Amino acid sequence: MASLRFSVPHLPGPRFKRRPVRCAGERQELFNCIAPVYDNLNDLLSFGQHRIWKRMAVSWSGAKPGDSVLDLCCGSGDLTFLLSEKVGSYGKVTGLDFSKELLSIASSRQCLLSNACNNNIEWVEGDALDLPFSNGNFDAITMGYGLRNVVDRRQAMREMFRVLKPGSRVSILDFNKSMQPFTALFQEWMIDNVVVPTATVYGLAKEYKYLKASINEFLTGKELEKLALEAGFSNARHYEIGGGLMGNLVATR
Ligand SMILES: C/C(=C\Cc1cc(O)c2ccccc2c1O)CCC[C@H](C)CCC[C@H](C)CCCC(C)C
Ligand SMILES: C[S@@+](CC[C@H](N)C(=O)[O-])C[C@H]1O[C@@H](n2cnc3c(N)ncnc32)[C@H](O)[C@@H]1O
Repeated sequence: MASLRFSVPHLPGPRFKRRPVRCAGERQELFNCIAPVYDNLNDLLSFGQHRIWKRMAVSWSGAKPGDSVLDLCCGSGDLTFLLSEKVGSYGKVTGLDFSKELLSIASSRQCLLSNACNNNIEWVEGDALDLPFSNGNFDAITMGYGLRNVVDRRQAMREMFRVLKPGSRVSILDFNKSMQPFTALFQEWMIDNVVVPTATVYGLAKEYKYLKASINEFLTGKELEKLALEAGFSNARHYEIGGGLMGNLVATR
């Protein structure tokens, strides 16, 4: 996949006093702000491993040729493009996000791709908490590093349940809030000593410090399984991957 060139992003005006990124508007701004460097920093900071984790998430979704599938919080489209290959030219993929900047990058990347099946993608600017789709619309849903970032996870899970066809699956990839002390310590050390210092070079320290806070406020695998069952899913399993640094929740409607 063609790599995106980027310059150090122009950052909006004077920084306000540091406070956690709490509301949807601030998160929207955060992702619009990191958009120019998002893909390249993910590759750099995970040594390319995030692409393996995303392939696993798409595989677990059960998406197959001819399906109509949704990539929620699609960002720059990594999982969207993987789904596009899975469902093929007779299938349809919808990538939804509320970041104009990341959707713009996703759309630009689509133009760079030579694979004809990528014409089966529709990009939608929307809110994961109020999906513009009818009930029972999709054969599979993926959500990569999105659930931790929405301001109402219960509502997001309810919306996924609503728009999914009965018997279909949602596959939700994110950081794992590990209960293993060493794993949690290593994850925190990497963010504090590698991720944030690297992001600081691009003037994005605050945005990547949010990453650590958001993981601390996230749910454990067991709590994610419970959240899915409470939303009405018939079963839910959380798999730890990447040595326990990441996790993938698979739930069936
Ligand atoms: C694709 C990845 C993260 C996406 C991502 C999610 C967010 O919620 C963010 C919030 C704010 C800023 C950026 C993001 C964001 O990029 C996962 C890989 C990229 C990570 C930035 C790097 C994580 C490093 C691991 C903790 C340690 C990796 C160890 C290595 C595999 C040996
Ligand atoms: C870390 S990025 C993940 C992007 C992509 N799925 C990936 O795996 O690289 C999180 C994405 O969630 C989006 N997002 C957060 N809250 C959202 C919401 N309520 N509605 C739509 N998109 C949202 C952000 O704009 C951002 O693109």
